[in-house]
Amino acid sequence: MINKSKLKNLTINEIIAEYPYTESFFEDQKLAISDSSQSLEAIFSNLTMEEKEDVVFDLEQFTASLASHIKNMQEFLGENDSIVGSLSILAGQNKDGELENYEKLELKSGEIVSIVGPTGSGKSRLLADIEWTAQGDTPTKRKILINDQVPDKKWRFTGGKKLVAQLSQNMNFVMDLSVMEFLNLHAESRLIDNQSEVVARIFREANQLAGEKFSSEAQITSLSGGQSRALMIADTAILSSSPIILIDEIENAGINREKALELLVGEEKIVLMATHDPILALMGDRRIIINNGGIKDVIETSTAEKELMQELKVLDKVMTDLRDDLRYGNNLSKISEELSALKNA
Ligand SMILES: Nc1ncnc2c1ncn2[C@@H]1O[C@H](COP(=O)(O)OP(=O)(O)OP(=O)(O)O)[C@@H](O)[C@H]1O
Repeated sequence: MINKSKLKNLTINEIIAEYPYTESFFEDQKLAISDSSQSLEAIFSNLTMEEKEDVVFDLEQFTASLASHIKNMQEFLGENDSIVGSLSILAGQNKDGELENYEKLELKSGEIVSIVGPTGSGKSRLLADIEWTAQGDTPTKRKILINDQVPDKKWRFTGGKKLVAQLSQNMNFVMDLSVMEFLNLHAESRLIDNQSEVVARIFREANQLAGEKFSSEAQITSLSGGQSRALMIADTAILSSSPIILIDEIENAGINREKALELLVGEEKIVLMATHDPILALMGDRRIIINNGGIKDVIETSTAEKELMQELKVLDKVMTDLRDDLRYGNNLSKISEELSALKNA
């Protein structure tokens, strides 16, 4: 909420610095601003009789109209979305109609939570409940709270602005654009101030995530699976206004998954990731165990498990190197020393 009395006491310069889009608002109004280092209140009290006649509003009405302009612009730009600090899941029922084994599960921004469970157990259903901000109106009867409150219905129905950004396995581009054109187009639609810096950053981060580098002039349709996933992840992390990211498994091939997750949570988002992969699951701070359609347990990743993850990464590297050797036509020889060392440990 914009505090109107605070707004009245800010100088025009301060208001424009905080809310850059108000510059055009002031220009459109017929308010005589001779000194923009004065507060709105001072400007109104110093107006001559003649100037007062030009202004349709008095101070109260003007401030109310300015506050509502700021609120609309914030909503349009998706700035309010970043205020999602917590997401809570209130217990529902499993496929047999039995109550789930918890009351309330709270996730905080900057947290990675993995979702694990057998095929068909209900992982995607949980992600869908969150995306729909379910209120007991899905088969699981779960309820979703945002910042401990029943979320505004706008999350369900607003087209452009979304609570949740989905990163799925298949990210096929259909447009015929270069990487730069694509990023600029997206950045323009988000009306950000420092477009060229942001676009350059997304491109840089995407290239760090991708196994094989790509140029900014490359056509997006010609990118490999790994390269397009890297581009979409960097784009989602940096440019998407959605405070919650749902990931349905990040495929191993062609992408640095650890860096990808770091990038996503670094932007203070809540990251939920359904996975069957132990390395990815252990990258989470917690994991939700799903069985028969219900949340059965929530396990904190222990120190021992974090250590295990380091060992698993060695195994992963061994497999990745073998795959690379295979791809580049090398003979596969003895298993790497790292693995032998691990086996003998
Ligand atoms: N609590 C529930 N009550 C009723 N139906 C449920 C419940 N949870 C999940 N289902 C249904 O069970 C089916 C399988 O669930 P879902 O697709 O979410 O499984 P999954 O764990 O994502 O599977 P996979 O690993 O194969 O992707 C879906 O049709 C889903 O709507």
